[in-house]
Amino acid sequence: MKKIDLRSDTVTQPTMEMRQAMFDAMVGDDVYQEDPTVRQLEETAAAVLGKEAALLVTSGTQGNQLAVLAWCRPGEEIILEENSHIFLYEGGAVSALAGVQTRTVPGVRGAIQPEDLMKAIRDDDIHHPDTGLICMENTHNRAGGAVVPPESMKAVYEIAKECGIPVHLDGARLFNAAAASGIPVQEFTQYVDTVQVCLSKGLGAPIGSILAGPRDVIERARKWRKRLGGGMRQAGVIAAPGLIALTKMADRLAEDHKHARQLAQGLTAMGLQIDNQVETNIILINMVKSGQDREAFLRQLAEQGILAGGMGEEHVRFVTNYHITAEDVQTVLDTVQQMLKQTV
Ligand SMILES: Cc1ncc(COP(=O)(O)O)c(CN[C@H](C(=O)O)[C@H](C)O)c1O
Repeated sequence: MKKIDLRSDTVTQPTMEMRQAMFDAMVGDDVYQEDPTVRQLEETAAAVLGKEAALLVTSGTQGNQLAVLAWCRPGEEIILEENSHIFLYEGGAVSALAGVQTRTVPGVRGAIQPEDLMKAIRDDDIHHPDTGLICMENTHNRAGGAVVPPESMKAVYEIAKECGIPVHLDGARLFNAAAASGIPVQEFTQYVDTVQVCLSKGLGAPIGSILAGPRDVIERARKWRKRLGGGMRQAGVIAAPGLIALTKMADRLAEDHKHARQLAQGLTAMGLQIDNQVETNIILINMVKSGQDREAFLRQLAEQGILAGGMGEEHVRFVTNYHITAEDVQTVLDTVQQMLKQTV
């Protein structure tokens, strides 16, 4: 039975071109910044993202955490959207590593609202922590891969600049936002100071993310990465597939979005309740509103070789990726159809 893995866009295998690039990569000691392939990736990423400098990091989480460490001092407070990955899925690292506290604000399809942000920014009172950083997320995972429009990011950025507060973007799926909206990546990144993008999600690299921003901030992030044991030696072997991911895999993301839409349309036609607009590669099925038992649904899918995950209390999340084909979409729909017939 063929496995159809819809748990995430993190589950992909590197392409053959990536594997060959790993084999052929020119390498050096990246702690001395002498790995030519890492330097090429970092320079390319900085240019693509419209920032002065960029740093190869091991994961999206590491990229986000290095941003917090580079921007903030212990005792400061960071403002994030209440369902953000940094707040929910990074193990409390902002407190454990950077010694900062979090202040969450509600999001509308993942977007921070200006009036909520203004209320959350701390005033200059000796009793209060200072606001050290504002973090956005685009696309927004828990909002179902929602694209946060540039104008929404601009509104946040303008408030932050008026208050002299830096802005970080968790752009793990930023290239999905660009592909879905037809808006170039730099139209989004112009409204943040640092940005983390994952090479290892929809772009298909086996490992790695990029943190990009002002040169001095990236150098502080590089020092923090070393402190955390993230100084890599011949890392060209992972930078090489990352370069392919960055320069060749973004154009095909529309295919993942098409498959997600087709899957969502079919599931909706069967009476399942999908809570997000499915603009990109994520589908959130509300199992309570669909009258389905989530664990039984996931188990029955797994018995048929179809893997998916739960998200939050009520949702099943399907995430398309470059391995998922139109035939796979049809197989999933046929399988779910059969499952629903049996539960009637
Ligand atoms: C918006 C966002 N920002 C950061 C990260 C962290 O990236 P990694 O640390 O997994 O590389 C993720 C990973 N998301 C993973 C997934 O979606 O399967 C899980 C939830 O951690 C993310 O969705």
